Amino acid sequence: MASEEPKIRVEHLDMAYGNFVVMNDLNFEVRKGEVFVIMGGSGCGKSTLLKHLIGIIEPAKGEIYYDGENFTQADDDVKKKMLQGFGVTYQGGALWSSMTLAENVGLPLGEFTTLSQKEIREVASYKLSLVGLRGFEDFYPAEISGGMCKRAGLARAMALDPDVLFFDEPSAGLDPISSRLLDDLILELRDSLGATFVVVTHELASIFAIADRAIFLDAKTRYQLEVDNPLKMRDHSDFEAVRTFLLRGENAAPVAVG
Ligand SMILES: Nc1ncnc2c1ncn2[C@@H]1O[C@H](COP(=O)(O)OP(=O)(O)OP(=O)(O)O)[C@@H](O)[C@H]1O
Repeated sequence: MASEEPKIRVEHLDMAYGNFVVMNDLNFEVRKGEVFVIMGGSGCGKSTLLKHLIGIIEPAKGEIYYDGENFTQADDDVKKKMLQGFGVTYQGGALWSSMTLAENVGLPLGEFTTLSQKEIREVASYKLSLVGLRGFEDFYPAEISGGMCKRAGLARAMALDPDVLFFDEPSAGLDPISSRLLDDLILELRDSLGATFVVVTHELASIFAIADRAIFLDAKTRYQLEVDNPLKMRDHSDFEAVRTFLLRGENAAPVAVG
């Protein structure tokens, strides 16, 4: 379970594309072993924040720390090493269509370890079994469902035993049942692996199901409004925008009809 110790610390982070400012002065911590959700309305900067956390985009200002070590200012070698501790699952799973599931999961192992082909196959099978895909090693992505592709993407993200896993929009494109199964899997992996999850989603059902804590990014003010447990925020937030989002607008004044 989550400890109070921060896995990630973000300090005074400004995010921008050129002159276009996305968010100002983000400050928050992600605790070890928790599921931390990045939430907010469309276009508020959720994916942009994820890209900052995994080093795809450099901050306009501010710093990101992992286990107390400065990721933003780290030199290339140190950064590369830190990156190997991250597992990333992109929307849709982002699997190579010409490779089987075992080959997809084995790809990072071939690149970053000295394991033999046989060992790689064994680790890939094990990772696939962790996400409920035992027996699907030799299937191609086109032969399995969207939900299974996302699970295979998660297995690939876990290939190098990362201690922090990033997941971009796990529910996107999934029916409610598959989405629920994926949520259950995230919680199961949090508990069994003790991994820290950072998840981008705007699906309320998922947010309430998986998030130990969440950050709300406000597109209007371009600041974070709050970091807390989402149920607590829904019922007690001082910010109307946060309550409105988490209540799907049901606290909004009724619109006169007719
Ligand atoms: N490469 C880019 N260049 C310039 N602007 C960008 C770029 N990528 C995103 N933006 C803009 O930055 C803002 C934040 O985008 P981002 O994709 O991070 O939002 P989001 O909260 O993930 O959105 P959604 O929920 O719709 O996926 C948006 O206004 C978007 O148009």
